[in-house]
Amino acid sequence: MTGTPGAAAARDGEAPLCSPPCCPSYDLTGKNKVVTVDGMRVKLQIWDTAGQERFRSVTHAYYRDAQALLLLYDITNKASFDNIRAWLTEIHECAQRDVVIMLLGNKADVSSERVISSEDGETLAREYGVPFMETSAKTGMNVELAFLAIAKELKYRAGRQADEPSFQLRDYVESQKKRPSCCSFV
Ligand SMILES: Nc1nc2c(ncn2[C@@H]2O[C@H](COP(=O)(O)OP(=O)(O)OP(=O)(O)O)[C@@H](O)[C@H]2O)c(=O)[nH]1
Repeated sequence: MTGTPGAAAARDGEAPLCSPPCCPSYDLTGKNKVVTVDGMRVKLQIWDTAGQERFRSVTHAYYRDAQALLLLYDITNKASFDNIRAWLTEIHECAQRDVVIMLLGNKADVSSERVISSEDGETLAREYGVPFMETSAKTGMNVELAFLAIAKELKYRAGRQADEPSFQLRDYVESQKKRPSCCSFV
């Protein structure tokens, strides 16, 4: 999934927040991922637009109720990066006002074909005030962290106590993320 929004999340035990729209011909496959945060299981229900992002009305049906959206582009594909701005604008207009958004630059393992620098990703993320990291679905770099960070944010929002220190998603991501280097990607 590149250049598209793709995750709805629900806390464990809750009904799914996002039901499939009435368009069975489109392949938007839902998967659950359970992440343990401070001993609590948080269930993320993940929907990938799987190439159907040209059907804007379909993807809209998925992200409008989502609690979190992972927005991916491909660091070897400029068009996917250029699409992100349009998606962020649309998401700000149509998604839940407090939706958690994370920008991910995927395929960080293929540095030889890179056309989008890490700095470009960081600059765009800063402009829109969203956390950013580069990932690799191939090596797994930062993939678990992306889900863990989302789960932490949602858990924090759900059970915030008055005396609890606030959770800063962007700071957490910045402190935990691995950065691609010339010699190691994992
Ligand atoms: N090297 C590398 N290849 C990747 C990575 N992620 C995906 N790919 C490859 O890129 C190709 C496209 O992957 P998809 O997940 O289908 O990409 P997509 O943009 O979601 O495509 P749609 O689902 O059709 O929208 C496949 O051949 C994947 O194996 C990655 O992090 N590194």
